[in-house]
Amino acid sequence: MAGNENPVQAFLHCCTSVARSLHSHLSLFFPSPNEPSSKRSLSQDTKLVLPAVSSLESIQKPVAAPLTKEELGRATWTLLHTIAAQYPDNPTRQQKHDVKELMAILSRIYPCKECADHFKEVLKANPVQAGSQAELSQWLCHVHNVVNRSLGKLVFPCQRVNARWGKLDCKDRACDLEGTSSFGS
Ligand SMILES: Cc1cc2nc3c(=O)[nH]c(=O)nc-3n(C[C@H](O)[C@H](O)[C@H](O)COP(=O)(O)OP(=O)(O)OC[C@H]3O[C@@H](n4cnc5c(N)ncnc54)[C@H](O)[C@@H]3O)c2cc1C
Repeated sequence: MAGNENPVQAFLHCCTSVARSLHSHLSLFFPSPNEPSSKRSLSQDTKLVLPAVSSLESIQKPVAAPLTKEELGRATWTLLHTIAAQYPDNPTRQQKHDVKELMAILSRIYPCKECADHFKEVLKANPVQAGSQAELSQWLCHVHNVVNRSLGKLVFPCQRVNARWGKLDCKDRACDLEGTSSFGS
């Protein structure tokens, strides 16, 4: 207490300090609904919330294992065969271009270097055929078999490709891509 402060003033001063301190601590747990979350201090939020969340997550979630080359391959073939199954019977010039570009890009950035390099060779020997849905799915089946053979796997019977990779199960064929009405483009 300062020497010239009377006891009432000192009491009020003390009450104000306690109230300020209480407000600043409680606001960490009960932020004002009007206060945008971006304005709240990140360090305040993280200090209080993150330790609790991360310890809970470590109990509930298994540690993420890195994807294997095989899992990546299966996921990629699923995407590619599904693209082929959904591909229009009469694709536009743009759609034909897109498929060729997609394969070329895959052969450059597929996240397994040996697979990408091998796929580049496969594409060179088997240029993309994307004139129609049937053509693309047969071509893809063939190149998948080239990869299968190189890995010592069984060859897939390509006459069964539409049974294995049918069109997507979408209500009212809402997932179908539009093509052209003629073979012109
Ligand atoms: C572009 C590309 C290049 C790859 N290159 C390599 C490589 O160089 N080295 C390597 O180790 N791995 C490579 N892989 C991965 C490899 O092809 C397999 O995906 C992986 O070994 C898992 O094989 P899997 O037996 O589970 O079936 P996958 O070959 O992944 O096939 C998945 C499913 O597709 C069906 N299927 C199989 N063959 C055909 C076909 N011809 N047509 C239609 N459907 C078919 C079957 O039902 C099969 O279960 C590559 C993958 C891709 C996408």
